[in-house]
Amino acid sequence: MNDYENAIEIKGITKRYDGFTLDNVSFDVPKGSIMGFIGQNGAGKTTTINTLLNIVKKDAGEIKLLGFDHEKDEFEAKKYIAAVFDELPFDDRLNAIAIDKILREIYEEWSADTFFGYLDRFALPRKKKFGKFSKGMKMKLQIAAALSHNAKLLVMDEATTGLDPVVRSEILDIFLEYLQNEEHTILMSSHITSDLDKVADSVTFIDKGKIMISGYKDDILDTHGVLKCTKNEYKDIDPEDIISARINDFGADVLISDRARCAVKYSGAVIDRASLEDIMIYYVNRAKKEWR
Ligand SMILES: Nc1ncnc2c1ncn2[C@@H]1O[C@H](COP(=O)(O)OP(=O)(O)OP(=O)(O)O)[C@@H](O)[C@H]1O
Repeated sequence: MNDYENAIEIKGITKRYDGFTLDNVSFDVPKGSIMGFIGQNGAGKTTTINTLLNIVKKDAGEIKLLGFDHEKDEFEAKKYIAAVFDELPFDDRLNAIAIDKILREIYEEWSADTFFGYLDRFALPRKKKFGKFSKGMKMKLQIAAALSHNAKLLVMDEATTGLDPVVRSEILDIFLEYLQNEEHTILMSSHITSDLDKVADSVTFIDKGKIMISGYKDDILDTHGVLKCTKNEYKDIDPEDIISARINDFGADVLISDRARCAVKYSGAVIDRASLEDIMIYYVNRAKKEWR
């Protein structure tokens, strides 16, 4: 097995579709951490994930997974990678017993004990056909399979979307358990920023095919803030400091990216902490600068 510092290294990947370009995307996911990959519908999350898994061919750039080149060493790398998508990749006529038989032939390190252990924990039936599973059951089944072949990297595209809060919380706990092993890493795309507020170590935010922010979640949350001001005060704010501003009848809420400096520059102004959701919404509206 390779020695590596970052479980995922993406440098300058570009993928062009008619009407959409994934544009020079770069970010790293440090080994032993969980990164949340956020962005609105159509921002390019699935395209990035499919490109890194080599499901979609990139036009340019370099990708390393667990120290392996994602194209040249794809077969070797994929032994140690598990991917979870928002749709179950197994035939509806199969059941858990059949999947155990199939996956033990595919993965050298498949553990039936681990797999059936997760099924019991999730209260998933072994003989029921997947066609009769609910969305939550299908997702739990995919996660059980993903975590049963000693994968070092778990890549998930919208795995918790569409699940109720109880199931989501149960699944997030399992991810945190998985991360107890410091060789394990997770990249998880989601719209549900509150899930990432809870579990992510770092966050990458993509908008219209471009990376807006990538870094440790605590740094991002510590540096950004929402400055609340009256209409008159708003006129005096340096445009350089404004990412975008939500205008209301009384004044404006302004997202700023250097809370410490703005607290001195606009002394007396109230600056609230920004959530990941705030950050996403204000950045998405940055081209408009002002919005309601
Ligand atoms: N095979 C394809 N051919 C042409 N365009 C595509 C293809 N796949 C994706 N796109 C386009 O690329 C853009 C980004 O889509 P992508 O699925 O990566 O976004 P996303 O961030 O995952 O969105 P969502 O959260 O809705 O799943 C969209 O405009 C989409 O129409």
